[in-house]
Amino acid sequence: MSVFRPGLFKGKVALVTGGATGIGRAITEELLALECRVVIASRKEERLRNAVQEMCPDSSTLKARVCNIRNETQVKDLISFTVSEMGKLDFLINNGGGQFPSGVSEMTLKGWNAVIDTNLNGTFLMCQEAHRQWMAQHGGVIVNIIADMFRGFPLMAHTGAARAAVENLTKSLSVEWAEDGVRINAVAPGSNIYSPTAASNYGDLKIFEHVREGIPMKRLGTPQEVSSNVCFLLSPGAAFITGATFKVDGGASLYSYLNWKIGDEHDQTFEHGYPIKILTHFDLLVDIKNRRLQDPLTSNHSSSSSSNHSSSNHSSSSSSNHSSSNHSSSNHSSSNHSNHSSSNHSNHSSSNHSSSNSNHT
Ligand SMILES: CCCCCCCCCCC/C=C/C(=O)SCCNC(=O)CCNC(=O)[C@H](O)C(C)(C)COP(=O)(O)OP(=O)(O)OC[C@H]1O[C@@H](n2cnc3c(N)ncnc32)[C@H](O)[C@@H]1OP(=O)(O)O
Ligand SMILES: NC(=O)C1=CN([C@@H]2O[C@H](COP(=O)(O)OP(=O)(O)OC[C@H]3O[C@@H](n4cnc5c(N)ncnc54)[C@H](OP(=O)(O)O)[C@@H]3O)[C@@H](O)[C@H]2O)C=CC1
Repeated sequence: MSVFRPGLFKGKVALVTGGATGIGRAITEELLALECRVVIASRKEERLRNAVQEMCPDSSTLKARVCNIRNETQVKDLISFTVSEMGKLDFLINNGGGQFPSGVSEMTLKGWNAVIDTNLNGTFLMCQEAHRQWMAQHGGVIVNIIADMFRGFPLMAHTGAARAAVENLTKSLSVEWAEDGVRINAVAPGSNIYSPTAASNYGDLKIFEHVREGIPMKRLGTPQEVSSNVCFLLSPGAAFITGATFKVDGGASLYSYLNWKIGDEHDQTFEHGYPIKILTHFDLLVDIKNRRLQDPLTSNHSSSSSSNHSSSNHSSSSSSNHSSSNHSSSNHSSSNHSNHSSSNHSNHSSSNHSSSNSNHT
């Protein structure tokens, strides 16, 4: 259940947003196992109720409260609920959040704002209110869950911008609140931590199987592997750590197809000066209109449709315009990639290209 010693968090109280599912659920389970008392909060009441029922049926050490972290009134209520029900607030884990995949050109301002509001403003409100109502007087530890946006986050630019801002907010608050006895750090999971709820946000496809190729450790991460890092940061073992970001990503944030390749095959074929695999990390199609990902293995994007992917194509075209979705390793002839000319500036939005090499593995 935990690598840490039993009873490590006895007498402590934690608040975990998004604590009913995925990473937040794993954090909640580990905190409970270490004898912490926990409040979980998110938008969906039924999720919360089921989670309490499964983790602590008598509600003695686990309570739930509905809260949309985008709503200031609900955030104030959540913090006061925690302090009045549990008597204190030692740990805040800002884990609740998320986004949808989209190219920036296709994004509405409303969609952009929803993601900024959730991930940046929601985290700001939670930190501010926890400090105002408890931590300014009593100290505490905050962990902000962010994401792997260190080299930008194409097709998730809204969340990339929001998470980069949260990382910077974390640094500012580590200085502002140090004298109050508050430590605050960020944890950045790679885009590779599988849970059913995380996957279902992308249309129930096996999206996480596709990202494995981009992970030096060649496997997906688990919510528990994020949780143990969070528990370390909450523990006295991290007593002198504040304002830092810890990556939990199997090395994925350091691995680029552009400068290194680790794989089952070692085809370093270049075309037009570029490795042919540069597009493969997001080897998926996003059907923007229907708001779901398409699996290039099962979609009907025949390589013949790539004939539209000509060097003169500068348009933000639909997904049917250029998909050469079936590059088996035996297909690495230059003719097979003739449509990917380096002068092609067509929009690399999620809806536009698949150069799937899933057959490479
Ligand atoms: C080629 C693929 C590229 C990406 C592949 C990456 C690899 C795998 C990903 C691995 C990384 C995983 C990271 C994770 O974070 S996993 C956790 C996932 N969980 C969540 O994201 C849950 C929380 N998320 C949400 O609730 C929503 O995404 C959101 C933050 C947007 C809030 O939704 P809500 O429904 O509350 O928002 P609104 O109703 O206010 O909607 C506002 C507008 O937002 C736009 N929108 C919303 N959803 C979509 C969508 N799916 N596609 C396009 N646009 C969307 C839209 O404009 C909404 O307004 P309208 O409804 O009026 O149109
Ligand atoms: N899995 C991964 O690979 C990665 C995950 N992350 C981040 O880690 C965190 C946890 O994600 P994960 O567990 O994987 O996926 P989940 O979808 O299982 O978790 C997201 C959680 O956030 C809650 N949530 C979303 N919006 C709000 C809101 N406005 N107010 C309150 N709670 C909200 C959801 O609950 P509800 O719907 O009930 O509100 C849900 O419990 C998220 O911030 C995610 O973006 C970052 C990088 C990679």
